[in-house]
Amino acid sequence: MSEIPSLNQVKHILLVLSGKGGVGKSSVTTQLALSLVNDGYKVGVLDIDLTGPSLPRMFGLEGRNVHQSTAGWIPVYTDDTKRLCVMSLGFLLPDRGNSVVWRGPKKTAMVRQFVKDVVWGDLDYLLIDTPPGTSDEHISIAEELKQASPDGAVLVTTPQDIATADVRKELNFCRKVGFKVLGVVENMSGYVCPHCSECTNVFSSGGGQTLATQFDVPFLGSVPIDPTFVTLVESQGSEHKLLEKYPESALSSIFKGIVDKIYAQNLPVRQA
Ligand SMILES: Nc1ncnc2c1ncn2[C@@H]1O[C@H](COP(=O)(O)OP(=O)(O)OP(=O)(O)O)[C@@H](O)[C@H]1O
Ligand code: SF4
Repeated sequence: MSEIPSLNQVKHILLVLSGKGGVGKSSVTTQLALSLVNDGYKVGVLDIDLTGPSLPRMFGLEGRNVHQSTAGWIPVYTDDTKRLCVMSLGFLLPDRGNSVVWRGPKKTAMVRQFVKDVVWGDLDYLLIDTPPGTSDEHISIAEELKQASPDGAVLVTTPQDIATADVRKELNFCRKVGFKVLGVVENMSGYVCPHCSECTNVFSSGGGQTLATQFDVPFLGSVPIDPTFVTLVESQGSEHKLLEKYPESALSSIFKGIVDKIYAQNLPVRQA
């Protein structure tokens, strides 16, 4: 149970982590959120990747404003059905293309405020897209996140990282800070042809599964590169069609398999 009142009605908190940038952490966070909503859950997404807040763009919400109420910040809802809402530093930056170069304590203080001061209301799942890395600064951020009593972390990696020490570093980071590893997602594991939807394994496959077995953590799935997903994100315009169109995407059935593996863990609801 969290001691943070704004999170009292949030049943599950899942962190999304990666050892380094560019592996597709935000894209995985986005698709986990869409899959959970498609399964009928109410979902919030918190973007604390302060060096490159990309979730407003992913969800087609760039340019939207966050409102402050007496209880805290009101997240941005993707549509009137209020099944999916997002909070990101990207909504607060004056120049939305900018990333933030704050270091150390200022960043940690911002994360603390984000964790405590967003009015999430009643949510089935809150996904937190975290800054990539495993440095001392990330350890301080992890300490802030622990105040939220998360269920655990989904680790995003790529076949190249599996071949190197990066993902082991990430797994050790979770052990060190005390995050339960809910599983590993291997992103960019192959390529979906935009013409015939055939999936080709560009890299040697099966590394994620081997690694998960070796570290005794669940393997959640391999996600190929799908150029049509990027087109879908980029063509949303201001109509925010991602939620509606995502079920037609080739990646949606893969993410359905990933969330099913998370449900199968029967995570206890945070508040009794
Ligand atoms: N499976 C995929 N298929 C197609 N495109 C992908 C896939 N995964 C990621 N991408 C694309 O790669 C780019 C980088 O992905 P993303 O922003 O999710 O990475 P990230 O790990 O969150 O990076 P950072 O932490 O540095 O912000 C994005 O344009 C995204 O759309
Ligand atoms: S996967 Fe099929 S359609 Fe795509 S490039 Fe290869 S042969 Fe052509």
